[in-house]
Amino acid sequence: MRKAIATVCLSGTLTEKIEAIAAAEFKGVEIFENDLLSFNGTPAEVRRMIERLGLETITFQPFRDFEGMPEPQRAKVFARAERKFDVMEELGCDLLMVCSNVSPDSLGGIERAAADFHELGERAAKRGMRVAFEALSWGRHIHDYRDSWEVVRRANHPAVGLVLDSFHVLARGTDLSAIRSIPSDKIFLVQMADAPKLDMDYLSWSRHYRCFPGQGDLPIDDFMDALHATGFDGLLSLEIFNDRFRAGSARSVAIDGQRSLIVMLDELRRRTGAALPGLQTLPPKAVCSGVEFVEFAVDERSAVGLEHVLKGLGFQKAGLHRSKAVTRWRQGDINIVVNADKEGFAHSFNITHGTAVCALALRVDDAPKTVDRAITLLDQPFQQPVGPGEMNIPAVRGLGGSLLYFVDCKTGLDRHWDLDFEPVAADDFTGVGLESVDHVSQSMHYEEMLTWLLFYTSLLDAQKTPIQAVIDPGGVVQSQAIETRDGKLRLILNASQSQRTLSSRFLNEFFGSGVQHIALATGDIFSTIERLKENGVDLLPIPENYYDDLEARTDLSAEDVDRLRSANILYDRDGPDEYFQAYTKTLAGGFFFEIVQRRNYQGYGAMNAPIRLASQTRLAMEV
Ligand SMILES: O=C(O)c1ccc(O)c(O)c1
Ligand SMILES: [Mg+2]
Repeated sequence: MRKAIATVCLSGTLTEKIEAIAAAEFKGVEIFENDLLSFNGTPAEVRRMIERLGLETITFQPFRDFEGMPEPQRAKVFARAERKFDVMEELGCDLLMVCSNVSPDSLGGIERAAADFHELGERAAKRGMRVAFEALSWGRHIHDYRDSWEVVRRANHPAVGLVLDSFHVLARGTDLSAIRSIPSDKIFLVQMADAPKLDMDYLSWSRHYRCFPGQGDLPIDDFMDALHATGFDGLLSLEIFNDRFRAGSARSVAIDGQRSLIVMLDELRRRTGAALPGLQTLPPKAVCSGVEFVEFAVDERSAVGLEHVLKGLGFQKAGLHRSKAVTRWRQGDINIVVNADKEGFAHSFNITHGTAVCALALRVDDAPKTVDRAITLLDQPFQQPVGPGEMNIPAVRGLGGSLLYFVDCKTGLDRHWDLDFEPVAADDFTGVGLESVDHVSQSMHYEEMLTWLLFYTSLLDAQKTPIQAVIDPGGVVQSQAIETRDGKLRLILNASQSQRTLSSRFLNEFFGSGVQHIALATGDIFSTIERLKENGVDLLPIPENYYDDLEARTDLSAEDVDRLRSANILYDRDGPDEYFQAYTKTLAGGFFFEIVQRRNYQGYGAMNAPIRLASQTRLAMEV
């Protein structure tokens, strides 16, 4: 299959779009008419630019409101088509994409439409061109691919073929079995788009919310299986209308598109055993069993402050790096690395962001294979010099230029603590009962959210959960969890369109996207909070009203609610499953820790989030 992308997917000028498409290793480009109309140059100049970058224009589109027109419009429509063939000749493109008629003037009837297409085919063929017909899901008479196929079949012309657009097919929930019997040589173009499940009219849904395969909820795999059954091996093109993509970086959105196709086709190969020539073979998705460490970039002065916080949270200094100003802090299964070295990645990160999480390390089944997969997915590998005898932990660039390291037992990378760190004699301090990293929450620009969703879910064997809209005093925050089936890795992506939410203010203070909070799990939150108080840790105060309401809406006893109130613990319940959460006050730069206890509960306390955000906002105002 030849991979292509439509110019409409990307932000920028036509030149910027085409350069981004070439940089993301596509072979073909769909020229959207509007992008040509707004280009200040001739179609021949566009052709030269496309050819210079090693690309090919696979189609010019859309040609609208064609089939079923009564006279005199019918004659005008054919004259208009001839004008478009002129443009295509100059553009070096031989396929005109026609989408189904939405005009109230158009007449129905498969036979009438087929006759129109036969005539268009004749005209196209005379000029060495072809036409392809797409059923828009909101087409006036034709909105079902089975009807557009019937039109193409009856047109019975070698220059007339079908477009299958996964959005229009899947959005309407049309039965897919009829795809299987379409002759593959009559499918001139396949357009791929996913979309989140939304209850709205097809047109608005399609024009604003489409996304790359894997970023949404449509059954893309079923569509691909049906397509595969036809033996199709032609043009596979991404066609995404999405407000966030239009506002995002053309370069990174184009790479996301390529990444989504690589994963989609690899999964097709895995399901069907198909030999798909020219397709990169991906190592399997990484099986992740948790967070190995969280690394903070600090300077000498802020190291003192952070280490004070860590001590308060019950962490113990467990190791000193053999060659760098780096310390390991430990409690239960949690490792925090404090990097105050004056050289290297963490130092540069600290100069830009101040005290901040500069890296996460994940425990995976096979670290070298994980990086191989990442590289095939066009993620950015990262290398920096290592000292003699020290381990080279493989890594890729993650959110906001941070690093994502991979550690495994299989290749012995789990020995990095012993090899890279000098142990520090343990004192008799026993911690506060924190056991593991429950989740890591990252704040980002709204436009980047789908990028990082795809980054994590394409690399790791992890699933997204339905997006939640959380009310912040300054606006709405969209919150998306990505988690492994066993819950050992839980990542939260947060973003908001308002500048005044806590999440957006973090981006400003932090100078970019990054880890805003880390939730640490305890088996007994009351005892943990007790000990945190003894250590003088400041917790986020929760308003009295919250506890009054809790007493009113749950069957918790007054004593239970009192215990929660006096410890500033938020509570949620899902059937018999319970969740407890408390927060530290926000540290410099907007970062904070959360303490959680789960009793089989699988969510994140979404209904408590507005309470927490309001308290954090109130405290921020007082400062
Ligand atoms: O939204 C539209 O009008 C439109 C245009 C061309 C397409 O290929 C499509 O799927 C939708
Ligand atoms: Mg389309």
